[in-house]
Amino acid sequence: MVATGTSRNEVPATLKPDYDRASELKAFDDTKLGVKGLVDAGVTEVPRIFYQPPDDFDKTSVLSGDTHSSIPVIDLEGIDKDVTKRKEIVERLGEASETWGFFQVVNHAIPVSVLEEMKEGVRRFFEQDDEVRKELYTRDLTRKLVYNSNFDLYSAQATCWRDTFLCIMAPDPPKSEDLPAACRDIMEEYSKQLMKFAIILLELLSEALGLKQNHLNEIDCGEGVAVLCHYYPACPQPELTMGAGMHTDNDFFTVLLQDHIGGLQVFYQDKWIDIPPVPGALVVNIGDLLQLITNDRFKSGGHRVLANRAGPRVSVASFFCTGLRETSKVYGPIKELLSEDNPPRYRETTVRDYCSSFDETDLDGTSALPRFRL
Ligand SMILES: O=C(O)CCC(=O)C(=O)O
Ligand SMILES: [Fe+2]
Repeated sequence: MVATGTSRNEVPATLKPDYDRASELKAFDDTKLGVKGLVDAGVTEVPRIFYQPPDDFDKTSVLSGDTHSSIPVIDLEGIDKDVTKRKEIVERLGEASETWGFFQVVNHAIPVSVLEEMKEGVRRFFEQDDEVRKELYTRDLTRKLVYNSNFDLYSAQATCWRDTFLCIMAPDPPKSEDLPAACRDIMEEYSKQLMKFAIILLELLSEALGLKQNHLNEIDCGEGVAVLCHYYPACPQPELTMGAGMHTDNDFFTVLLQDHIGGLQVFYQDKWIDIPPVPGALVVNIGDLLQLITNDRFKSGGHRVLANRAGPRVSVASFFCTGLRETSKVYGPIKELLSEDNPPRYRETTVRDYCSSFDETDLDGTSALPRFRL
C-alpha cells in the first residue's frame, strides 16, 4: 500500500489507476482508524490512494503573505450601538460576499474560551482510544454521529489526508448521549452560540443585499446546521496529497473555526490565496445555495486545504443548510432582487434536492450549481 518515493511530476494519473484502487480503498476503510491510523502506524510515505492529480497543485500559482490580497477581517464591535459603524460593516460584508465569497469575523460574541475548548474537544475525539473510535466509524449517513475518513471515499478520484465526524446540531439536535463523550458538552455549547451568531450574520447579509433585516432569517437560511469536525494528521509528503481538494460548499453559508496550523486557501482571480489563521476569528464563506438565491450576487468561493507536515490540524466547519429531511421548502432567486435587467438565473429547488448530490459534490471539486442554471 505504501508508494515509492516519486516526485510530484511523476505521480501516475489517478484517473486510470494502474493498481487495484478499489481493494486498497476497502482495506483502508476496514481499518476504521482513518488517516490518523496510518500515521500512528508510522507510515513515512503517502499511500497511492491519496495521490492527487498533479494539475490540482500546478495549474495556478499561490499568492501569500501580501495583506492586500487576503480576505477581509471584519470587526463586528459596535454593530448595535453605532448606525454609521453598522453601515460600514454591512458594506464590507457585502463587498466580500460579492467578490471573494469569504471573510473572517472578529468580535462575533462567541467567547474565545468556547472556540478553544471546541478545538480541544475535536482533538480529544480523534486522539481517544482506538477501540472507542472504531466503534463509532460508519458510512451510514442516517446516524446521529457519522465518523469516517472521506465521506466520498469510494467515488472521489483521490482520497484526502483527512478524517471527519459530523453531527446535525439543528433544528433537531441529537440527545446528549448520542453525541461523542469526548466533546458532547462543548458541541452543545458551541452550537448554541453559533446559532445566535448565524442570526446576526444573516441580518447583516440581508441588509447588504438591500432586503429587510429579517429576510434571510425568515426564509430559514440559519435554521439548520451540520457541524463537521475535521482532523488533518501531519503528512510525511504533503506535496503528493491534499487535506481537502478544491470544492464549493453546498449550503447557504459555512462558519469555519480553524486552528493555528493553516493550509486553507480560496481560489480567487485565478490564484490560490492563503486564508491565514487569525486568533479568535471565524472564517465565513458563502455557499452554493446563497449564490443561487441571490441570483449570483454573492459568490460561493472555491477553496481547498493543503496537507501539512506540522499537524495535526483541527477545524470545525458548520454547514448552514436547513431542511435536509424536509421536502416542501422551495428556494429560488429572491424576487426582490430580480428585475428586467436581472432575470432569474436558476430554477427553484428544495434544499434536499440540491444537497442530495452531497457525496459527489461535497469535496471532490465540482459544484451542483450549473445543473440548476436556467
Ligand atoms: O478545514 C478547513 O479549513 C475547511 C473545511 C472545508 O472546506 C469543508 O468542510 O467544506
Ligand atoms: Fe468547504
